[in-house]
Amino acid sequence: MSTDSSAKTNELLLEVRGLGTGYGDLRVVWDVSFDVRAGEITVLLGRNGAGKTTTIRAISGLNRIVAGEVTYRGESLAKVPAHQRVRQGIAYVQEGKRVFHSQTIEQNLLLGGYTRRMKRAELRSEVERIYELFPILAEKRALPAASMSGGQQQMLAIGQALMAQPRLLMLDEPSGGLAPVIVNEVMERVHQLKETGIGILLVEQAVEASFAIADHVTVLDMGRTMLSSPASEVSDMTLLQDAYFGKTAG
Ligand SMILES: Nc1ncnc2c1ncn2[C@@H]1O[C@H](COP(=O)(O)OP(=O)(O)OP(=O)(O)O)[C@@H](O)[C@H]1O
Repeated sequence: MSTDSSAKTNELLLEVRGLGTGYGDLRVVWDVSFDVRAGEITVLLGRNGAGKTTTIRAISGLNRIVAGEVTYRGESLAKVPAHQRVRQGIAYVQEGKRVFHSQTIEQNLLLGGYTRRMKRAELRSEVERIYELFPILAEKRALPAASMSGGQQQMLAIGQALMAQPRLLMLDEPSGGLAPVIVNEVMERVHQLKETGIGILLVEQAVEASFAIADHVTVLDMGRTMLSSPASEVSDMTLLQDAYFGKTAG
């Protein structure tokens, strides 16, 4: 991938420090801090309403940063409009992202490449790259997206985002609505993606499945960071369990 060839392993892609954001005058995120590095997965956990989606929206430019700093490859994002962030390599697959059901798998992928204004040959080679990452998409390329299972459609949504050649891929609950065995398959694919050198920010409710592939874990509660640590150093599972049981109780 052209953007990845220049990405250094472990390059600090995203630095979030004391982020405050919300909806209009309503502040829902107060103090959130974490990093995402190239070739690594940072998992953002927390119960319903903790502020995970709002945090991702602020990074992608959909919500305004009202406090703190968000820097991408060393530059502040505060004044960069959302469409520019996409061009700079920040991709966001929203929760419950729908693909175009009546279009074929391949047409869906091609649509994902348009933000980059790629030439035909480049689009073609990007599609082939996505097929290598997700062989099931290659197998079904000529079929309408509606013919695929929920897990496969989630992979197509991720493939579509990858067509924009991101360095930073943000995924909001890719496991949403999927059976546990399919969740594990999606997580396995997400895990493989980091081999391409991109950094991944993964918001999840599936605590165990996402923790299994995490390099770094950040737990939010009420718009604040409760824990931010390398996954290998999380020996006390209580905070993670709190996030999990918070969801079940809610
Ligand atoms: N469009 C909106 N306008 C106003 N408040 C909102 C809006 N969307 C979310 N909120 C509120 O912001 C807070 C944080 O929500 P957010 O969706 O970021 O949480 P979350 O951690 O992603 O939870 P979930 O797992 O339920 O998606 C919640 O109190 C929610 O009610």
